[in-house]
Parts: sequence; C-alpha cells; structure tokens
Amino acid sequence: MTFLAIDVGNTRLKWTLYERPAAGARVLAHGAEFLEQLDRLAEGPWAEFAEPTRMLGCIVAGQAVKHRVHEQMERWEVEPRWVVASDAEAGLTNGYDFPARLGADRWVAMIGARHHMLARGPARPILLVMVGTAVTVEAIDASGRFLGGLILPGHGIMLRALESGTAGLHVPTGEVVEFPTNTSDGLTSGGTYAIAGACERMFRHLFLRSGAEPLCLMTGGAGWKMMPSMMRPYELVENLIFDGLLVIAQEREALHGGV
Ligand SMILES: Nc1ncnc2c1ncn2[C@@H]1O[C@H](COP(=O)(O)OP(=O)(O)O)[C@@H](O)[C@H]1O
Ligand SMILES: CC(C)(COP(=O)(O)O)[C@@H](O)C(=O)NCCC(=O)O
Ligand SMILES: [K+]
Repeated sequence: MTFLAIDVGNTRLKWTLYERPAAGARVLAHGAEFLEQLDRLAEGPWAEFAEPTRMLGCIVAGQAVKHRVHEQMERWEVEPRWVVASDAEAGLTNGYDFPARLGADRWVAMIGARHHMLARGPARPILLVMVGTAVTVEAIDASGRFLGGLILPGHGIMLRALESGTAGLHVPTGEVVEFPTNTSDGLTSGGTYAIAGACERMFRHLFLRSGAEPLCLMTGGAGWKMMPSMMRPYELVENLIFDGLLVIAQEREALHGGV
C-alpha cells in the first residue's frame, strides 16, 4: 500500500512517495517543484511510479494552486485528501482562537515535531521554527498543547518589501555579519537577525510559561540558511511536515481504514 505525501507551500510543492502510510516508512521517490512548474508533475516524475494507494497532503497556497494539483492527479483513482487543522489530532491540541484557520502546514509540522521528540526521549516543551516563504515560530507545551505562534516574513519577502518601499536598497545578496559595513550585508544580516531575535523572544516566553527548557527544532526549505545565526542549539529536521503527514495517515488508517 503506497502513500503519496504532498506539501504545497507558497513557493514550492514538495512530495514524497512512501512504501506505506506509517511512521518510519521507506521512501520510494521524492521531489520538489516551484509552483510555476507544478503542471509537469503528471507527465514527469509522477509518471514513473504506479498509482499510489493513498494520498494525504497539506496546502496553504490557495484554491487556484490546489485545482492545478488536482489536475495532476486526475489520471489516478486515488482521492486527493488535504489536512485541515482541528481541535486535536495525533497527540496535539490546538490553542488557536479558530483552530481551522491555523495553516495546515504549521499543524502538520507540529504533529511531526511532537512525534520526533517523543521517539527520542521524555516530553518537553517544543519551540518549532519553520522557514519557508514566511517564517513561523511555534510554541508547544510538554503536554502537546499548541500555545500560539509568531508569523514573520521570510528572507525573500523582507528583501522585496525593502526594495519596493525605498529608492536606495536595490543591491545583490550579502553576507550575515555582526557589523555590516555595506548595504548588501546590512539587508541580509538585518533579515537573518530579525528572525533569530524573534525565535529567541519566543524561547523566553515558552520557557517562562512552561517552566522547562524547550527543545528547539528547525525545519523548512530555508532552515539551513538560519541555522548558523541562531542564538542557541537547534536541531535541523528536514522532513517534519512529511513525518507529520505519515503520523496522521497511520492514525487515520488504524481508526477508519483510510486517510
Ligand atoms: N533549492 C532551493 N530552491 C528553492 N528555494 C530554496 C532552495 N533552498 C532554499 N530555498 C529557500 O526556501 C524558500 C522556500 O522554502 P519552502 O520550504 O519550499 O517554502 P514554502 O513551503 O513556503 O513553499 C524560498 O524562499 C527560498 O529562499
Ligand atoms: C503562515 C503561512 C503563510 C506559512 O506559509 P509558507 O511559508 O509555508 O508558504 C501559512 O501557514 C498560512 O497561510 N497560514 C494561515 C494563517 C495562520 O496560520 O494563522
Ligand atoms: K511550508
């Protein structure tokens, strides 16, 4: 029983085909496409394997993109299924004012993060930083309750906002340095330290609230760029969204024989 997991963000569609819908399942194939190029999936990489038995995904990219993804799956019988954040699922409870309005990618990544932690040791609070098009900084307590999270612009959006709102900030990408002495380095360092500073702030909020030292995890396509500039040790876990989708699929399969 193969399982296709899909994560559609605001920049790229990422997909992984697993041998079965269960945590730790073997990867059979995987890939990523920028949203502009997703229309070549069906005749490209997805033509190279047999129809998956199950599919589950998360999408935050909007209806038009979702429709295009469905078009790529049309030649298959398998029903496209998309996670919606709820009050509780797979060991996580949702503290959002309106739980379904929480980004599905954030919800799924938090489920992946909690299972990642519990597979390695006792329950602790988790600070989860996800660096994609936007950056989110999530706080989860030791019982698995999502307390709340920050939303910040990612590197690309910060740079484009500064470029379009000023006359003098059209420069190439710079380096992250402590004391920038040119415009490029000033912009690159400013964006990076804005994100690192917000993470540190949330770390303190969570530590104070929970009384225990949070485990710091980082994920998302641009996570590797942030790692060297963080103010404390973080573990970079590339596949938290896919780990979360596997956990959800496994639970749903056990509960009602489908995702
Ligand atoms: N090889 C890469 N291709 C594209 N974007 C990359 C790559 N490596 C890092 N990035 C960065 O990662 C971000 C996209 O990350 P991703 O997790 O795919 O975002 P989203 O989930 O919002 O689509 C881009 O803003 C880009 O700066
Ligand atoms: C915060 C996000 C834009 C992040 O998107 P991404 O960077 O992964 O493309 C997305 O999770 C979203 O649209 N969330 C809905 C609003 C919310 O979570 O409150
Ligand atoms: K994402």
